[in-house]
Amino acid sequence: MSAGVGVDLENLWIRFGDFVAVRDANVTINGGDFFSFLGPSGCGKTTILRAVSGFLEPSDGRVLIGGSNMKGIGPNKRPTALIFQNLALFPLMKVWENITFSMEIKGASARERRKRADELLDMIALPGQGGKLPSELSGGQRQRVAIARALCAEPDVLLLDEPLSALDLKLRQHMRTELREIQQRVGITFIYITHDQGEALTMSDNIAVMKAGVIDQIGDGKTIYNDPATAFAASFVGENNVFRGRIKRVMGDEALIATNRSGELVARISSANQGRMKEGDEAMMFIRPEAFALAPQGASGDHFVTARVNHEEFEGNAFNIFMEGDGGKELKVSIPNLGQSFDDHTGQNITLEYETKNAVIVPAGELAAE
Ligand SMILES: Nc1ncnc2c1ncn2[C@@H]1O[C@H](COP(=O)(O)OP(=O)(O)OP(=O)(O)O)[C@@H](O)[C@H]1O
Repeated sequence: MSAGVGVDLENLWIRFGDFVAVRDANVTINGGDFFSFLGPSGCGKTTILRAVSGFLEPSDGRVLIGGSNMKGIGPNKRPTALIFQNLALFPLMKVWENITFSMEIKGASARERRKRADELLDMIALPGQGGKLPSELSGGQRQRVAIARALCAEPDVLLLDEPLSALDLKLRQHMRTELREIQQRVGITFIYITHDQGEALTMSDNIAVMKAGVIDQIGDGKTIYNDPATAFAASFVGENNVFRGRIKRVMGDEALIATNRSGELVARISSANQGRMKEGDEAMMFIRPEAFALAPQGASGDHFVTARVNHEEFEGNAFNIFMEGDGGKELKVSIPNLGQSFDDHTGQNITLEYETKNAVIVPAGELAAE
């Protein structure tokens, strides 16, 4: 049981004129969760956040925070705080003044504010830095100060709109750990918006994958990655290889799929689609690059794939093999580098093997853009 305040979206619709930005979203966010909305640019993530923060009234449906309907309640009256990508600290105010700005507005004394700032600076792992100006901090440190400033107002729910996207890659990766740690320390609900699946997977308790205004799948990172509900989720989250075809036979929770170019292959039907797929259905099978292993040349069967190698690359931790794939897309295979010798296969046919549990079948559907 978490003590945090939960957020529910119930049959939420948001329209701008004729354009539907959010279509019938139903989401339960548990109190104390780090919850991410993950989807490509323009899919409606920010629009959902604006509806939760109160800057936008839903066209239909409800936003509940802590079980209370937020209809008609303005942003200032909601127990939320919002952090943007461009966090805009006040440049001429010291760090501690920035952090406790919300207390100053309420008339708190400088002593109270200093004390609270020190607590929050400890929380964001910047002890003793309150006397600096924002310009004297690094980008990541400024980001943490912005988080402390938002937390100072003691929100029940912190809303974060791509807060790391202005940072360089190394810092962004470092800040993932920091953010997660801060969230666990304060124990409040974080709602995080991102188009970066690495961020969503590493930080979140649960993720909603969004496509064009629709919530495609909700689950924890492992479920979304290992057991996608749709072709979009399978192709948007992480690298994946697609095999198109038709279901030839359903065998319990597995199916035999007659693929367009790799023969008949067996895979697990994803959990969300169990009992829903039948013989003759158009389907897609997905296998991750890391789920393949090299097999003896010419081995055949319902879990072997043979194709011609276009090119190979050495990535340090893995050897990547790019092969002729399905529908004009290359098939990518990653073999971990464990110091073994590795022949160049360019121009040759090679055979790959996978375990059925690592291949997943979903109904044919739209793939995420590259
Ligand atoms: N005030 C508005 N009026 C008209 N259309 C809008 C308005 N706000 C957003 N939209 C449209 O709604 C869609 C969703 O926008 P939104 O900002 O929520 O996307 P997003 O997923 O957050 O994208 P990004 O990652 O690029 O920020 C977009 O097509 C956008 O053009």
